[in-house]
Amino acid sequence: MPGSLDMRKAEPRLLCGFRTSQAPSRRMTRSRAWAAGSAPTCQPLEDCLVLNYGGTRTRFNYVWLRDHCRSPSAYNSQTNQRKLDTGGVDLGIRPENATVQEGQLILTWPGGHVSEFSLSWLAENSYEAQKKTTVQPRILWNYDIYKNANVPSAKWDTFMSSDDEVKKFLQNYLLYGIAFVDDVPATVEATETVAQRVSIIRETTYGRMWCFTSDFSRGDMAYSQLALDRHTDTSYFQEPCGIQVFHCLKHEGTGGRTLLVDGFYAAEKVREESPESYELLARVPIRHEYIETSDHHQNHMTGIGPVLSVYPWNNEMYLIRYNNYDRSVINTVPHDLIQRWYAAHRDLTTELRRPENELWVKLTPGKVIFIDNWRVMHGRESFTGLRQLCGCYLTRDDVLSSARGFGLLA
Ligand SMILES: C[N+](C)(C)CCCC[C@H](N)C(=O)O
Ligand SMILES: O=C(O)CCC(=O)C(=O)O
Ligand SMILES: [Fe+2]
Repeated sequence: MPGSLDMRKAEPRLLCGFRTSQAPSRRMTRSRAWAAGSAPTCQPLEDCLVLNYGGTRTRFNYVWLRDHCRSPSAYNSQTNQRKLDTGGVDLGIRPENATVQEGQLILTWPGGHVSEFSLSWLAENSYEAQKKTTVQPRILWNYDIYKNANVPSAKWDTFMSSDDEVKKFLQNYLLYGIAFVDDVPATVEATETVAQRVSIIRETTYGRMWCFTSDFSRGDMAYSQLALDRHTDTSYFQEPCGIQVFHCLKHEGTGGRTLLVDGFYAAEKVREESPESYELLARVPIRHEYIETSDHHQNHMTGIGPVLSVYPWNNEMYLIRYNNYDRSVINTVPHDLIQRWYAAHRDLTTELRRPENELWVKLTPGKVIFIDNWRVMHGRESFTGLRQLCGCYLTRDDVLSSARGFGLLA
């Protein structure tokens, strides 16, 4: 690919919307400045209300406005929950009166109920504003980008005692999809403690905290000495585990390095170079499956979804399912798409396998890695000798909730 050199030199890549929301272009700044002088106005039309505010003209649906009324009878601001019965709103509702006063839109509905909205709240919460905003800003990386960023690891002592250290750790985790804590005692208990500092542990069929070695105690190739190509875990869950935590407690032998690849960086390349492939990966649902039939474990899991999950309003990726071991029979793709789907899958595989996109690390006792399993793929080199890995999965919702608690965009 002619771009491979460019890619090594590439600036950190941000998903769409980030730049727009964080750093408005000069033109936008000027038009905002101009608009700041002009008074905001509203025009009630037949099927919507048009608001001119901050240099932008935005349409608001009347049912939406009634549904989002923040008056005490419609909304409980103590619990941040809606009280209004949306099922009782007339779908043909229109306000009898609409005015803008002192930064507020004031609507009087038939029957006399009054709704007041601050104009800035409306501007922020409009579809048009969301379209330009990134839900989770990220820095997409290949080897050089990640190395040049010099992202620091957290240290066990400070991590356990300082909330600020956890905040920095989470910020790095959100931006890069991987983050490390060093100097952790090489025990399952300490690994559990460090994981719980971040979030709630997600118990699965593998246990709460798991500790595994190459003993084939489970019907899965992870429990062997074989190399594992890059993949996401639990792709066969309807909701794959959000975070994977690994801590290598012991390795007396050779090999066994961990491979990390930013799946969104690779998918972004596919989007740039082959939009049709990207579209297929984002639209065509496939199945992953885990079937285990042993004396001790009986499991049959299936998870259905596209390789890439993308928010439809801003085209931001949020989940990649890529596990060629656990990919199930494909019978969800019509004949006229299947050849093109394989070509699209190949385009993604090609990007994922570029050596310049690979980050190899040797996990050693003390070094705990957190991996965003919705974004960053992991794999491992084959190994010899006794190798003991412990870890757990974390619930994504709780990690993101902790991050938001620190004021981070997640
Ligand atoms: C991490 N731990 C060893 C507990 C489980 C491994 C699960 C491996 C499975 N093939 C998957 O990719 O989901
Ligand atoms: O052994 C390893 O380093 C990782 C194996 C693996 O992919 C997993 O446990 O999910
Ligand atoms: Fe894995």
